[in-house]
Amino acid sequence: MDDKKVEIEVKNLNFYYGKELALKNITMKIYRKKVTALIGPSGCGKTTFLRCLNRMHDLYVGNRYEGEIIFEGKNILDKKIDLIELRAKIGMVFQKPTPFPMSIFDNVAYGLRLKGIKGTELKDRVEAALKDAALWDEVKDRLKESAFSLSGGQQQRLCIARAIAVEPKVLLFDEPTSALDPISTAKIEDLIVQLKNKITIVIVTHNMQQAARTSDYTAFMYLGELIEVGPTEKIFTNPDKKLTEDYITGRFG
Ligand SMILES: Nc1ncnc2c1ncn2[C@@H]1O[C@H](COP(=O)(O)OP(=O)(O)OP(=O)(O)O)[C@@H](O)[C@H]1O
Repeated sequence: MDDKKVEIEVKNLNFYYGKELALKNITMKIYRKKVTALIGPSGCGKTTFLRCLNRMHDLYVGNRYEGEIIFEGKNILDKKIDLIELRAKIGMVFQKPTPFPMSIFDNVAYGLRLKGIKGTELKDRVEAALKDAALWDEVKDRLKESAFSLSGGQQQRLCIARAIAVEPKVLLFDEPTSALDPISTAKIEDLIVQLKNKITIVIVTHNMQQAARTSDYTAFMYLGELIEVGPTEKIFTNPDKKLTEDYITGRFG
């Protein structure tokens, strides 16, 4: 593929929870406006890795990174990095929908207001984000209602709208459909595929079909190590490593 541009380059990343080494020497590239899926058995470090990419681990003391994560020409593991700015550029959508206790409109407007955006521009940006999150038609007549009046799947799309409203370059999804029914899951998967026209996406998933359906690249992790990363089609049909093949074919999980 010649259209490959690197958005994030991870170099020799180690991550420690206290003394426990949870990620071991991870080196990989994440390509711009592509979807990269992280797969592997429970406890292999997928979520831990995802949370390194926007320094979420800094919320707890005792966590420690080594190595480099290069984004926009800088190592984001550098102590001097402004974490608020970083997380605006590299946003996150969690496993369970996490709407704020406020109206549908205010949820999406939240980050925009923090940036000083108001008036017509605010309304337009909220509408655009809700459209991009494929939620506008369902909520346009009830923007003042509480976000909690929405279904679980709608709440998750609202959280995606909130995340994309501030125009991040990268969006991290941590098992975004694990709490949803199959129809809501299909909608979120379609949305992820749509969003990559604008945004670089990294998704943690337990669901192999979901990885195969949505991603361009797949990284297989095992016991804190990156075993193999490559185009999704290759990883699922002709992986280089036996361990990857055993996992993909369901020999362990
Ligand atoms: N807050 C924490 N403190 C200490 N150890 C942790 C913490 N969170 C995770 N770990 C450990 O780090 C390792 C990787 O966990 P992680 O949650 O990243 O795996 P995962 O692949 O996302 O798993 P799952 O698919 O079950 O969500 C595991 O051994 C886990 O026990």
